[in-house]
Amino acid sequence: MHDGHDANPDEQLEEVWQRAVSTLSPGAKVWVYSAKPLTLHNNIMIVAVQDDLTRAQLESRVRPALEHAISTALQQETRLVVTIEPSLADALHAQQDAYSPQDDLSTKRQVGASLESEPDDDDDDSGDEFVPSWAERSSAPPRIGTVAEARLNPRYLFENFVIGSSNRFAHAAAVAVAEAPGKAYNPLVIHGESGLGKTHLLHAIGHYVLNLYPSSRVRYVNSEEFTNDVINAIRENRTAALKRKYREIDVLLVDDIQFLEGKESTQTEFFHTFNALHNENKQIVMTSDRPPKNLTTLEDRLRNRFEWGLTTDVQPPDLETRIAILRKKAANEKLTAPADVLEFIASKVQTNIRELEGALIRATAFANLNGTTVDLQLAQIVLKDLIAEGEEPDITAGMIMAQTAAYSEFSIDDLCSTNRSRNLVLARQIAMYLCRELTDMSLPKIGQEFGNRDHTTVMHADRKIRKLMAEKHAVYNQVTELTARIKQQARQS
Ligand SMILES: Nc1ncnc2c1ncn2[C@@H]1O[C@H](COP(=O)(O)OP(=O)(O)OP(=O)(O)O)[C@@H](O)[C@H]1O
Repeated sequence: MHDGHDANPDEQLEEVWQRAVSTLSPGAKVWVYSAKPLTLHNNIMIVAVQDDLTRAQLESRVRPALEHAISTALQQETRLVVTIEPSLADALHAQQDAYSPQDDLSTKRQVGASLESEPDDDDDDSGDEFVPSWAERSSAPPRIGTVAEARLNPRYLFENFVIGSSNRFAHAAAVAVAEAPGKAYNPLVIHGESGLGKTHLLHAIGHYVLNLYPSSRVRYVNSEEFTNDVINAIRENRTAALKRKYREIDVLLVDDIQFLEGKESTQTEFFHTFNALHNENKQIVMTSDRPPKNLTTLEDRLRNRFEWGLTTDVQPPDLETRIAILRKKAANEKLTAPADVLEFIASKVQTNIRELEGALIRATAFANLNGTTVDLQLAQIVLKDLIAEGEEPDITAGMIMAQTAAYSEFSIDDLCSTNRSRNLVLARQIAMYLCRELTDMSLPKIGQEFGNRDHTTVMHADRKIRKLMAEKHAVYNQVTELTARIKQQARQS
């Protein structure tokens, strides 16, 4: 079986599962009657259950018998990974609360807190899976990891992530890793094309780990930032501090590892960081725009290590998933759009979820500004120039800056400068927003283009302009006009 998975587990998997379950003792069967096999990959079977208690039982008491039964049924050594599937709880009318990270937070924080103060409570085997051995072993004093310190985007949570056949496996693997860092798969590599949710999953792992294990140290880093850190540390002769920074982490989330290609000293540093963390059973999760084996200019020793754990991909979502993503986005951001508008957008924007969301925001912002609501006709008009017929032209940051400069009273140098006069800040933020919307450039790369700014500045600009577009006619018009000019220039070049 491979990475592509259907919404329902295939019959073969179900049959193997049933065969395995039928051989279990009645005591063990009690815990598995409601479980659902999700997928089989690289000798690992992922099974979903409806709640924490069942998961803890499957991972402790029931595990040996169940793994043995599955291995026998499949005639190959197979490991079990248990994850929680929210829909299962609904479907089964489980008495437990339906899964919600927010609800989990309170209960698990309590579990975490009580275990922290009573670390020797060995007898409570129903809760022992909540305690990460790596966190217990950690010699550093416990501290509360925060979302900001970990550099996590607060919007990228598992609960905001729509699961479909294109990302089901990656999602299940991400949840499994977050629930048992350093145990399930190490490293986990998620690869796929731009805008398909890799970064979202990476941050979601970070949030979930911090919810489950508040004292753990989680850090998100883009590979370009890591590279800059290495270069600066070498230049400023403080490599020891750099080592400490990255090696005292329990869960390291590294985005876009393709940027490590061709950067020798960064690769060396990363290799040692990787080894140090992996040896200590600290979790490493990475994303890449291609499978590690295709990162051809990466050192062999690094590429080999990336393949130690689990590699999974995310694919472009199917129509149903695209509609579900738009629905969730509209609900989260309180954007009102009828079903036919969502279907229209989902049918037109097919391969990049960032663009999908962008189209929804454009349509609803336009309606909002004009004091009306979006209907199909309006959406078709507003999105006419956004939805390309045929090939999308290649747009560069240079084009965006040049057009923004030409359209405003500023020069490209001004856009890259540190000058923070009001109008200039707005023009700069619009140009950054357009880089995010119209190119595949990463946040750090965009920051670099605009006078070496931090990626969080770009993130802030992106959010700010999205908001302003819905509030201010002038900004909406400026963005629309600039988008049209940039696309026109790109088509001509
Ligand atoms: N399954 C999903 N459900 C809900 N939102 C999603 C999903 N997948 C992606 N998104 C949203 O789409 C946008 C783009 O996703 P993300 O930045 O994670 O993509 P990526 O694969 O990391 O792209 P890149 O390689 O360009 O960084 C984000 O706003 C994210 O929240």
